[in-house]
Amino acid sequence: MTNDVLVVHGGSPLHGQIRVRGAKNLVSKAMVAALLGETPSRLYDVPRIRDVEVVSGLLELHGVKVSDGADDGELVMDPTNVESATADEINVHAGSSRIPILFCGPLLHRLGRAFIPDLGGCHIGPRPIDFHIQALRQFGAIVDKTPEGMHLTAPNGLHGTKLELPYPSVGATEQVLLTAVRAEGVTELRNAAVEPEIIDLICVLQKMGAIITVHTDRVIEIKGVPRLHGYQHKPIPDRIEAASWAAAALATRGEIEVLGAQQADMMTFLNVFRSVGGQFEVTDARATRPGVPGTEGGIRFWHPGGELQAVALETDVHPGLMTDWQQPLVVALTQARGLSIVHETVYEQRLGYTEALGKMGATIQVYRDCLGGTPCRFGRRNFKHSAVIAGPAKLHAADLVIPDLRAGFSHLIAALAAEGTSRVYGVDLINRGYEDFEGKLAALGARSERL
Ligand SMILES: CC(=O)N[C@H]1[C@@H](OP(=O)(O)OP(=O)(O)OC[C@H]2O[C@@H](n3ccc(=O)[nH]c3=O)[C@H](O)[C@@H]2O)O[C@H](CO)[C@@H](O)[C@@H]1O
Ligand SMILES: C=C(OP(=O)(O)O)C(=O)O
Repeated sequence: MTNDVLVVHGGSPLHGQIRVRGAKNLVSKAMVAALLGETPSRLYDVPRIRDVEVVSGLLELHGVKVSDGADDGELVMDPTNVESATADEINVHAGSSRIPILFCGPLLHRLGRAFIPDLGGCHIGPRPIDFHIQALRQFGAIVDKTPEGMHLTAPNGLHGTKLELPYPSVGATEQVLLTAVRAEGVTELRNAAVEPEIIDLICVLQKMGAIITVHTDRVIEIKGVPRLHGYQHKPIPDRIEAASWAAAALATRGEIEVLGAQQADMMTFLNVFRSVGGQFEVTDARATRPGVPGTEGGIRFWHPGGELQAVALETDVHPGLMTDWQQPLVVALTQARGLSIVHETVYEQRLGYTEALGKMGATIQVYRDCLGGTPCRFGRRNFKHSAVIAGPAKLHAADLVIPDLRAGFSHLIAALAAEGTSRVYGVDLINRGYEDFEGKLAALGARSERL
C-alpha cells in the first residue's frame, strides 16, 4: 500500500530538464474516439497518468481491447468487439473522472443505448452537464437521469442539428463532435470551444474519416459519415503540465527546461510569464547528421534573479489564459513585488486552495467582485472568484491537504519554494494529470520523500 503523503524539504531552486508527453485533456478524448472506429487505433506518447488508466478501464468494460504497443507510450485500442460487451460493472468508475459523459455519442452510435455513471473530476465548482444533455437531446437521444447516472437511448438514430452553446464549454464541444461525426446529416455548432486540445481531437476524427470544418467565430460544421476507421496519432504535448513546471521554476528561483513544450499552444502563458519577470527561451528541435539523433525542442524557463513584478490577469477560454494555469501561476505571484490581481472567469470555485497558501505566509484576499477588466458570469453572485495577492511573501513550511489536481500541484510548488519541511497529504491525486511527478522532482534536484 502506498503512503499518500509527500515530505518536501523546500527552499532550494529547481534546476534541470524534464519532458512532457501527450496532453491529459486530449489523450483521454482521443481514447474515447477510438470507440467510433471499426478498426484499431494507435495513440503515441501517452503519459502514464491515472486518467489514462480510468479511460482504459472504461473502454475495456465496453469491449475495447486496450494494450501497449511496441514503443514506449504507445497505446493500441481495438474496438472490434464492442457490440458483444456487457459493461456490467460500469459503476465502479463512478466519480473517478469526467470522461464517461463523452461515451454517450459513441455508445449510442454503436449500441443504440448507453449508461453513464455519476461523474468525477476536480471539485472546482458545480460543473453541471446541462449543455451536454441539451445537445444530445437535439441529436435525437432520449436521456433519462437516475440517482446512479444517466440512461440514454436513440430509438430513431442520431441526426445532425443546429446548436449554440451558452458558453464555449470544452466538454460540450467534444460531446457534439463525438456525436455529430456519425450522425445522419449536417451539424452546425456555434459558440464552440476552440482550445488546442479540441483542434487536436478534430485532427484525430479527421484521420478516422470525419468531415469537420472549423469556421471563424467559434463555428464548427460537421458532416456526418456512416462509418469511421481507426487512427494513428501523436497528441499535442501537455501545455498545462509544461506551464506548471515553468511556474515551479519561477517560484523556486530556478531553471527548468521542459522538453516537448510547444510555444504556439502556450503563447498567452508565455506573455504572462514574461510580464511577471520570468525569462524563457524556445529551444527548437534540431536535426543533426543522418544517423545521429537530433535534439528534441522545448522551452527553457528561468528566474533571472532580482525581483518579480505583480500583474493583473484574467482566466478565459482559448485564446485567453487557461484556468488550469491559474493555480501554479498564483504561487509564483506570491513572490512578485506589489499587488497582483487574478480574476477567474471559467470556474466559480477555483480559488479555495489559496487559503492554504495564506497559512504558509502568502497574503491573498479573495473577493466576490469581478476584479480586473471585464465583468463575468460569476459577478454579483456568491462566488469568491477574484483574488488580490500582495508580495513578495516569505513562504514557510506547512502541512497541506491536496484539494484537486492543479491546486495540488500548486501546493507542491509552494512547499518547494518555502523554507523548511512541509508535509503534503493526498499527493497521489497529482498522478491523475502529472506523469511520474516524483521522478521529475528528483531529476530537478528537489528534496522530497514519502512519509
Ligand atoms: C478533462 C478536461 O479536458 N478538462 C478540462 C475541461 O473541463 P470541462 O470540459 O469540464 O470544462 P468546460 O469547458 O465544459 O467548463 C467551462 C464552464 O462551463 C460550464 N458548463 C460546462 C458544461 C455544461 O454542460 N454546463 C456548464 O455550465 C462549467 O461549469 C464551467 O464553468 O476544460 C476546462 C476549461 O478549459 C479545463 O479546466 C479542464 O481541465
Ligand atoms: C479540471 C481538470 O481536469 P478534469 O476536468 O479532469 O477534472 C484539470 O485538468 O485541471
